[in-house]
Amino acid sequence: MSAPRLLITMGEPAGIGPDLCLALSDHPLPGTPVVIGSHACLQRRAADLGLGLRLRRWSADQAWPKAEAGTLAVLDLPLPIPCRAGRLEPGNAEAVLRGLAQAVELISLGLADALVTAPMHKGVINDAGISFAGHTEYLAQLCGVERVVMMLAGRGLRVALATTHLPLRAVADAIQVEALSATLRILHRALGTDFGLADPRIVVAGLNPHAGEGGHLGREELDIIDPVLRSLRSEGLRLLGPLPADTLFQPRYLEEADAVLAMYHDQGLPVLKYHAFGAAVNVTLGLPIVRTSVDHGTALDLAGTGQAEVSSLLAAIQMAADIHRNRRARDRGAT
Ligand SMILES: NC(=O)c1ccc[n+]([C@@H]2O[C@H](COP(=O)([O-])OP(=O)(O)OC[C@H]3O[C@@H](n4cnc5c(N)ncnc54)[C@H](O)[C@@H]3O)[C@@H](O)[C@H]2O)c1
Ligand SMILES: N[C@H](C(=O)O)[C@H](O)COP(=O)(O)O
Repeated sequence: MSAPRLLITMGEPAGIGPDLCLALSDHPLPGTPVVIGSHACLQRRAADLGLGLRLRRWSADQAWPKAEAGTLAVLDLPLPIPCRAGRLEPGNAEAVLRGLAQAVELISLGLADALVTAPMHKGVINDAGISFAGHTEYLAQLCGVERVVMMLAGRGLRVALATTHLPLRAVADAIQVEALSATLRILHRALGTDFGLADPRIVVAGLNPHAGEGGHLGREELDIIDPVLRSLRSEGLRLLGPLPADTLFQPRYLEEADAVLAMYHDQGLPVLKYHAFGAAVNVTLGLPIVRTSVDHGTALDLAGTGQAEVSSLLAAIQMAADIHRNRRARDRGAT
């Protein structure tokens, strides 16, 4: 099977995204990457870091570049404001978002195979007057998909989320029968198609302390989560829960589980990041395109210092290649 054609978006220009993209030329990868981002920004960051690599411009009308030591292919996306490490510029927000649109277009046209995203800064995009919750929601919109699922995975643990970037105040209202059923179906299907798990087992967390304590600490488990799980079990999905979130992350449950579904961002992700920060990958399930990302943010404090770890980006690239391979194998089997 040919090596996947990987598009890497550079992410927030002031953050560590450029540093991480530049570091890729030092590592063996499962496919040749093309970085979508500002050539000038990458060149400047390479100078800041004292790196001597060659940045070769690439455009979509050319053949996919071949791997070459010390060289990085770049699809240039100029920025209106020159980028400086650590300094956010709302004036660059639109250009940064354009990189995502370009990546989706190239993959949809069959000119690239998978998207791996370096971190973006949600705050500066919103400061620019553009409503932006995160890549996950934005890519769903770009791909015309109503619902996707965010999952982070690392060191044998997979944690998916029933809600993503919502204020905590809005979380309980977002736990609804239809949305939760759709999320579990997407998760179940993706564990099969993207991760090759034939009959996955999913452990589902409750929303409230002690999974609601029989209705005395909240009714979402009794009124919504449990009925959804019972209904989906009758369709054959293997689901355990709702379990109290504070005690489900223990070997007794995890050894049997292929994934955990947490009800909200900071119920599941602190556990995953404590377990695997730097080695974990953020993957968007339910998109028509393959998209993975790093487990960390823009780390403005580390941009241009040479101290940013590239390990999560490497893991994200490997996972994107694996998912691409699994989807191709499934498509071949289906024909
Ligand atoms: N995939 C993404 O696009 C993504 C993911 C998470 C956060 N973010 C965004 O990033 C911004 C900053 O978020 P934050 O401060 O909460 O988290 P952060 O991950 O940027 O930083 C948290 C801590 O981890 C350190 N760190 C992060 N990445 C590192 C790396 N590769 N190597 C070594 N140390 C690293 C930082 O220095 C900091 O101490 C926010 O706007 C957030 O929304 C984006
Ligand atoms: N929720 C992610 C995390 O904490 O790692 C992060 O904000 C990135 O989300 P997007 O991939 O939707 O940008």
